[in-house]
Amino acid sequence: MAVWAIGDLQGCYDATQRLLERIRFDPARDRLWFCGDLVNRGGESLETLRLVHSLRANASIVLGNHDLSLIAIGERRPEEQRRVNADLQRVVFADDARPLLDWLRQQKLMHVDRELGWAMVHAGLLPRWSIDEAHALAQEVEARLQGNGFRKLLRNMYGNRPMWNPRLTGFERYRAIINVFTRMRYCSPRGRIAFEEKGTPGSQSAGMYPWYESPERVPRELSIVCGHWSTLGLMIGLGVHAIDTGAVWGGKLTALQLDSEELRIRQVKGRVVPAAEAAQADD
Ligand SMILES: Nc1ncnc2c1ncn2[C@@H]1O[C@H](COP(=O)(O)OP(=O)(O)OP(=O)(O)OP(=O)(O)OC[C@H]2O[C@@H](n3cnc4c(N)ncnc43)[C@H](O)[C@@H]2O)[C@@H](O)[C@H]1O
Repeated sequence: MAVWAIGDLQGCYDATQRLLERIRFDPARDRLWFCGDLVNRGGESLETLRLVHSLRANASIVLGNHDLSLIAIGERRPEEQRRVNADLQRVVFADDARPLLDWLRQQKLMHVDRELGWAMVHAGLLPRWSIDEAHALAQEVEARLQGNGFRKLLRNMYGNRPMWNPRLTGFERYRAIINVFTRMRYCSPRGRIAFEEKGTPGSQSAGMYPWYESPERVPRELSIVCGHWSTLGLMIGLGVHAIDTGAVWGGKLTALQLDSEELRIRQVKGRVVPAAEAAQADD
């Protein structure tokens, strides 16, 4: 038996399959934790989503910003859906789109396994949130997303404001919680998120900290595994294991074994970025 956490797949189907081979994944024995952003940009989001869905009996998944966005797109009118990129259009116009997206919507914002000693989120936790507090806030959003009112939540989900405050109510509260769990990289000690800052630590503006380094952070009893921040790369420290190693950008796809005394990491090469796309990124 092994439990492996896997970083952001982002529609990189080939790399995902190679990584599962590399860790010798055995559905009779092993469990997988996916850190979110299963889809978008990789070109094979439909195949990737089908693969993870087929592994669902063995998998724990948290939602990333790209996953939430896909769920929201799935609820729009066809003429609006035709305006999204080709990778996501293939998902929303697939014959099995409805079961795939309904299943995706049932996934969590935070997964906690006290016995194993780990918690998983896509992006991060606010410095002052304890594991219990964060888990309760994640569950508030999950209940709404999984319930009848989910369409209204999806319509009201986008936006950078307000910053988190425990007195928030309604959609502002949901939005602030979603932004922490799925979009944060840097934040101020009081929890203001620098949404526009996506570079490596040191590149951020004054007063902003990587979320896991904030001087106001509370001690946490569980190790945390997360993804989302591809320019950070593999980062292990302060009780956090960040494992988005930029597979979709031509980096690597990473698996980290959670039930091992020693640090066990397996990586495969990520997507081969088409030359035209790479040239565009250099501009
Ligand atoms: N309130 C909300 N609620 C829910 N969903 C919401 C939301 N607001 C937005 N969304 C959704 O979130 C999605 C993404 O929005 P974006 O705003 O495009 O997301 P992002 O910050 O660029 O982050 P990403 O998650 O892609 O992270 P990564 O580190 O890989 O990439 C970060 C950056 O690094 C750069 N990068 C990294 N490596 C690179 C490389 N090798 N080459 C070129 N660029 C690279 C890229 O510029 C990239 O943009 C959209 O679908 C959007 O709809």
